[in-house]
Amino acid sequence: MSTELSESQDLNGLEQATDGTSRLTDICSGTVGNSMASIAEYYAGKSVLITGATGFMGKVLVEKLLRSCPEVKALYILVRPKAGQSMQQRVSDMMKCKLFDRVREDNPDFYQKIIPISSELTQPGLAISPEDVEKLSACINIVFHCAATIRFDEPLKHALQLNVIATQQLLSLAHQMHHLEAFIHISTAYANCNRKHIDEVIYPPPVEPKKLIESLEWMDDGIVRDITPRLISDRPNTYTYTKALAEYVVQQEQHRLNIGIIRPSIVGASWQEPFPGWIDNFNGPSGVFIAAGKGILRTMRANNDAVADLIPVDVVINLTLAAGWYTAVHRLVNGKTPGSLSRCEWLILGREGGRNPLEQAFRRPNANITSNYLINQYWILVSHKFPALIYDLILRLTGQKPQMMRIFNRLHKAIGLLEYFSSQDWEWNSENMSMLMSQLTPEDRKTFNFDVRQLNWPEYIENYCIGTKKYVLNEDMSDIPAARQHLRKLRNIRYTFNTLLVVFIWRVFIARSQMARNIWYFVVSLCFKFLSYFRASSTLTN
Ligand SMILES: CCCCC/C=C\C/C=C\CCCCCCCC(=O)SCCNC(=O)CCNC(=O)[C@H](O)C(C)(C)COP(=O)(O)OP(=O)(O)OC[C@H]1O[C@@H](n2cnc3c(N)ncnc32)[C@H](O)[C@@H]1OP(=O)(O)O
Ligand SMILES: NC(=O)C1=CN([C@@H]2O[C@H](COP(=O)(O)OP(=O)(O)OC[C@H]3O[C@@H](n4cnc5c(N)ncnc54)[C@H](OP(=O)(O)O)[C@@H]3O)[C@@H](O)[C@H]2O)C=CC1
Repeated sequence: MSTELSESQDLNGLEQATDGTSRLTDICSGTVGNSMASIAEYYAGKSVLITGATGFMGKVLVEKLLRSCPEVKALYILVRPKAGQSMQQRVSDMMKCKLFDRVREDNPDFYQKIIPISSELTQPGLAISPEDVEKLSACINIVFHCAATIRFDEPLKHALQLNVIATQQLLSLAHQMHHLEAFIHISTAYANCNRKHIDEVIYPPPVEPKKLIESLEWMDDGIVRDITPRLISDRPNTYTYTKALAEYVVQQEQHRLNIGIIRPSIVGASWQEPFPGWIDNFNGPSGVFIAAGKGILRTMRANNDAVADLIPVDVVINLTLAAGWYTAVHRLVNGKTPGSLSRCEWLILGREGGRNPLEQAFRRPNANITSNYLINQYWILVSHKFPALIYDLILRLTGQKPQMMRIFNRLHKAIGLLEYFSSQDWEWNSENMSMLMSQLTPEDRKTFNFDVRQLNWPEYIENYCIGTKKYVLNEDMSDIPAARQHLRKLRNIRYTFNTLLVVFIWRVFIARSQMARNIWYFVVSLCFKFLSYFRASSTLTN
């Protein structure tokens, strides 16, 4: 408990601080009785509702529950039809995914436990049929709310609809559930990124969500777009803003439901489970590794000394399941995932991008990181825009459609949106997470491990890069020799290009003017003297 706050405790053990934040004290420091079941025992016979099960984290959650809690009764997943695919088709495709190979091996009939419920979260009542509402009300014991829009450029109205209003509606549904034991909400460690130090508390919302929802209702999209920067104020995007509002909305239910909030930082590929390096998207670091590995991203603004608060997805899911188990018995765990234990510099991450080369790289992977805006702009010009222009010129001359400049414009937009997070760092408290770890049995600590102090970061990043190659880009590992050969070709092209450039500069600028020649000879002789001096001094020291 922070000493500078004067706090008064309410009936649920939640403390209301005078600054409007809410935190836990005795609940989280209390010990769990020995009689409490292990995590797998707790989930045995339980019916679980999951939103966002088709997403990156949702899939890992479904897989882990089925594999490590084999006695779980049923997983109800809210799914919408999408991109011309019915709900059923989407779920059956999802279950064919490589991620489920281990579960499939253990129990080929695992899919029978998955019960899809048609739902569009942006619709009134989440568009769940009355029959399904009745079914869910009668049987659900635990809710995991993962669904969200995680786009940084989402229009405010849509982000509010999905991240806040849908959360409210899900909470209303949760109230109707007769046997609900825990409601776990997945937030983000960056919901309060406008603060430098973030405690395990729910901070007062930037605006009362109800008032915002009411005001945006009558505004057209243009007006909302115009006022968005004023509304989000010192937050970088609508994502972090609406996730902060959602936390507040969830917290409002603390007296009536057993609520748990998880705040993962930057979620990356799996560390160990179900196998190392599993990843299925371009978000955050994955996109950076891919763009760097393809030789497209050559410069990025980031703080080299900052902590890359990266956390493997399997660690987040293990923590989430442990939080579900704990919350069902106690009232609230508000934990940031333990990424801050994992100090790992941006530079280490960047360098790894070049191993296990990706196919058909545009240039040799060599991404540099600088915290200086002007230096970054210089490298963008020299290493991004100039090669893109030349490449597009070649495409035009050969009768093809230019495309490189368009790719770079998209890259710059994406990198620009990440810059806020890559150029600063934050301090988080994660005491509740340590407390939770201390409550696990030795067996659970192994099965639901979320202690990243055991993680070997270089090895993890290498597996991460391999994962992006295999599972995001669908490239074959057997093509690596060809990819290396391609990189050698690119190196030779670069040497040839540089030589031609020097000859060109010599012919056009230096050979034609006496003064330029004198300067050139002066610079060359200076370099020569320096070289001789260093050679002589190194001979002396030897
Ligand atoms: C040099 C090494 C440096 C090492 C530093 C390492 C890491 C630092 C980097 C990041 C720090 C991240 C901090 C995140 C903190 C917050 C964590 C969270 O809480 S939530 C999760 C984070 N959310 C995101 O990351 C989402 C960000 N993405 C977006 O907002 C949008 O995708 C976008 C960037 C605005 C781009 O939008 P756009 O409409 O232009 O594209 P789409 O997303 O619709 O994609 C279209 C199409 O392109 C594919 N795609 C997307 N990104 C890439 C990419 N980088 N490279 C190649 N292709 C990409 C995408 O899959 C779509 O394909 P398809 O149409 O076939 O589906
Ligand atoms: N990834 C990360 O780095 C981090 C993520 N988080 C949080 O974790 C949670 C999960 O993130 P992640 O798995 O990466 O996100 P994804 O984008 O991979 O998944 C989002 C999920 O939400 C579902 N969804 C979105 N819109 C709707 C809708 N209108 N109706 C029904 N379902 C919808 C998606 O379904 P569909 O497949 O139909 O689109 C999908 O299943 C989010 O709450 C996010 O804020 C927190 C910190 C970091």
